[in-house]
Amino acid sequence: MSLPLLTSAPGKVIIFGEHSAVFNEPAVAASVSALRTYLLVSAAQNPEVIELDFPDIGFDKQWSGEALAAISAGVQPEAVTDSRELNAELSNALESLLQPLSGSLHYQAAYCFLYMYFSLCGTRTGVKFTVKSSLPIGAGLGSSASLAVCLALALGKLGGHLKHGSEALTKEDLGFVNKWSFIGEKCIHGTPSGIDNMVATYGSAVLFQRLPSGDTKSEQILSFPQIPMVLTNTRIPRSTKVLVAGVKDLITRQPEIMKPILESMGVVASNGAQILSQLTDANYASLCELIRVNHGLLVALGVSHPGLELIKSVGDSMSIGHTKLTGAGGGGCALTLLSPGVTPEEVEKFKHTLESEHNYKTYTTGLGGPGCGYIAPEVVQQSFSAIEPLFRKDSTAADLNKVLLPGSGSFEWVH
Ligand SMILES: Nc1ncnc2c1ncn2[C@@H]1O[C@H](COP(=O)(O)OP(=O)(O)O)[C@@H](O)[C@H]1O
Ligand SMILES: C[C@@](O)(CCOP(=O)(O)O)CC(=O)O
Ligand SMILES: [Mg+2]
Repeated sequence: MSLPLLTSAPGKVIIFGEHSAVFNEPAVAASVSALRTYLLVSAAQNPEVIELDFPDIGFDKQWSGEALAAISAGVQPEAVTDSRELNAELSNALESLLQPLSGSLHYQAAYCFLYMYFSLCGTRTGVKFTVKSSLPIGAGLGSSASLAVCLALALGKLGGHLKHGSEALTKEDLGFVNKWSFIGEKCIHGTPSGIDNMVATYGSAVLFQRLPSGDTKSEQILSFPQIPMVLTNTRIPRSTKVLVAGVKDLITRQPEIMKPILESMGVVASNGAQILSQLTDANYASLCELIRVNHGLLVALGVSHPGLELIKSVGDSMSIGHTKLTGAGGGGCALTLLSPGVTPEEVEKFKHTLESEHNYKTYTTGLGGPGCGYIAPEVVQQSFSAIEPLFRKDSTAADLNKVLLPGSGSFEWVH
């Protein structure tokens, strides 16, 4: 596969069922059309290394061909072909490269990259991977899954597992990307449900369920409505891995109490999906009620945060709508479903209060829209001098969107 390559995938908003999705309950999520991750794969200046340049998290790292070869010498080739569970042999072998990064955001990103790179491309050198995202990172909008999806698509092509040309992605291609990005998510947070990578792969909106067998069941909600909402990022950092582990602990300590809560969240998600697929003025109040109940159940799981409760409290006291945390919680983002009849001025006042008094950031983005995609290699080649500066540290989300956003940027994306 010739370089350069450019791939992209969206983030997501979980409307119902975060955390309970990990325990095989149904959940509903939609892609966020204007918040995406972009991966540029180009020739490295030094042909003897692979290089990661992840300016969003201040991470720039090179590994030599010898270091890669030493890892692969200790791993059986079949170790990497099982793409449902992480292979302990490969994970242990990677630890020598990862250990110096332990305890940082860099560790998770590097583990995800290296695991997928060894599995799909072996020890090839001379390649540089640069990632920029218009998503907030570690804020509940699925940046980890969108990174894993960008990598799965690019590495699938680079390693010769997916076609090299500019054809539309087939059902099989998307299945491959979904499967390998799930593995990438496993590196980042241990026990993902798979909903985030599924939405980042396929886009649109889904009712999703992980089954006890490890398979997944999903239904696209094709006529997903543009529900009026404000998305707010508290900017309070948190880690999905830590929060998911905390919920698991709580369930182990209090199974009789927590299991019914998870089941209840599953019913909220199924009923919510039904309402969303036929949303009317008449059933909108029920949707709002389910948002409120889902948030309460997440509070019981211990994954809210005073900073998230503040959004709910401001929204409730202004009677603006119904607020629920989204994603793993513990900080990060909440969504507020607007009440009928709320005026644009009232919405502005709500956003202004959160931004100016609390330094939060609010987002306006449509829901649904395309999943992963790539720009035809010859187009990336021809426009490389215009594209490459967008991947530098100082380029903003607005710069990225202006040029690269599928549908409205300067390039045609293949999906
Ligand atoms: N643009 C990016 N550049 C580098 N690493 C990223 C990027 N986006 C996500 N990551 C990786 O994903 C991790 C965040 O994942 P997670 O805790 O699941 O939060 P979320 O998925 O809600 O954003 C980061 O610590 C980092 O390792
Ligand atoms: C908590 C969870 O339901 C969603 C995590 O999403 P995020 O990483 O916070 O964007 C975990 C999962 O479903 O894999
Ligand atoms: Mg994540």
